[in-house]
Amino acid sequence: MARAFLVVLDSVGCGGAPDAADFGDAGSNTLAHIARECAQGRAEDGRSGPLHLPNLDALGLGAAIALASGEAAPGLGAAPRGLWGAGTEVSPGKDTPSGHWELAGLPVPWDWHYFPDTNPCFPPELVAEVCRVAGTEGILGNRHASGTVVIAEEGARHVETGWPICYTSADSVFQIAAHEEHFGLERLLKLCKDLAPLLHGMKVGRVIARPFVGDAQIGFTRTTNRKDFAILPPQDTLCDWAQKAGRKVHAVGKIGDIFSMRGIDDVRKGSDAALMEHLLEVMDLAEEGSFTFANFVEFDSLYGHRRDVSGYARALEWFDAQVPRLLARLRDGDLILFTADHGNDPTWHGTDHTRERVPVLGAGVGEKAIGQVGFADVAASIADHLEIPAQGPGRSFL
Ligand SMILES: O=P(O)(O)O[C@H]1O[C@H](CO)[C@@H](O)[C@H]1O
Ligand SMILES: [Mn+2]
Ligand SMILES: [Mn+2]
Repeated sequence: MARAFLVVLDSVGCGGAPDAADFGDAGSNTLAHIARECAQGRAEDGRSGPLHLPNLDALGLGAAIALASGEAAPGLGAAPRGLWGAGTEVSPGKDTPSGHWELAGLPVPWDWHYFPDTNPCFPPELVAEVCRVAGTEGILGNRHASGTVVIAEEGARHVETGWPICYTSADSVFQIAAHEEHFGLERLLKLCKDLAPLLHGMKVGRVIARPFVGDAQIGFTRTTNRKDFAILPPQDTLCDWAQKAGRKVHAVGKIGDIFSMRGIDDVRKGSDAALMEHLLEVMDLAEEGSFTFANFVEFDSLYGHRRDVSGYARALEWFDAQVPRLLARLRDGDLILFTADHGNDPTWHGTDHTRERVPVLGAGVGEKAIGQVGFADVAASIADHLEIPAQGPGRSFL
């Protein structure tokens, strides 16, 4: 019986989304613009020269970028030897849950609630409730912000007052940053957990705990104890289809949070470097007929939101160099797909995600041009490969 592995490179988009203008993102193209900057010698920090992704490109990465957007990505564009195409999202959000749920066969069936880009951005009733639950006189932040900037700006006042730093972005998120020692990690996690039902009721997709350490002298740094409290997917997804068909479902990275563990048997977490080792181990251990869903988030969290082109290029080159290790673990009949959930063009204005198409690359089924597909077709194809019943709007491209 076949096995399937779905690997999401978080935010590794390739432009061309037909509705990009609705998001203010017409012309954004994460991969093509990183490749352009690299080729022009403007991404030389910790790496050098044209973007070097020979393994993903051999599957069809350059061809997928050209198909999605018509843009050239210097250094990429080998003749594809894998499954290759481009995926278009229909969900009304360019955030992580929207992208992953739709890849898993469930386009988001509602409009998310977004907080306005005003100062303050949160309604007084919500602020009052946060204060009541936190037991504080007020909150800090209360605006759209980059998470690393907001702790630099508000960290000292936070330590002084004990008030939580609350902020949002272009995504449907309510984020709370607090100091692990001064405020307390457990207290922050409990605050987010207690507030989540109210915010989910407002159709805010996630409440995210953003713990940090440090002081005003050495600076404040976020820790890896981030925790997302996400709305439960409202219907079954590929994870549930597989589980209900008696298959094992393994998660690697943020996948457990994104699906609130719905339809998931186990999850392995850590930095992207650690996740790669976890994924390799799962590939060794995964049962016949099982489904493994992995997310590598650092492209997005460490480099896309930080608009760090060199860093993003380094992360891509690191990942690409790991690809042969993954492919070597495929057994006869296995399918591995590489895709993304949205864009996060590090050359774009602001610090938010960008609405883009995504590459859909695969190995295990030979050379196969799948053309333009929908995100939900990924789920339908994996279900097809695993020979389990699929639901939702997707069609198999296998
Ligand atoms: O700037 P930071 O805190 O990393 O926030 C980013 O992370 C959030 C959740 O993925 C996004 O909505 C974006 O705002
Ligand atoms: Mn994402
Ligand atoms: Mn993000």
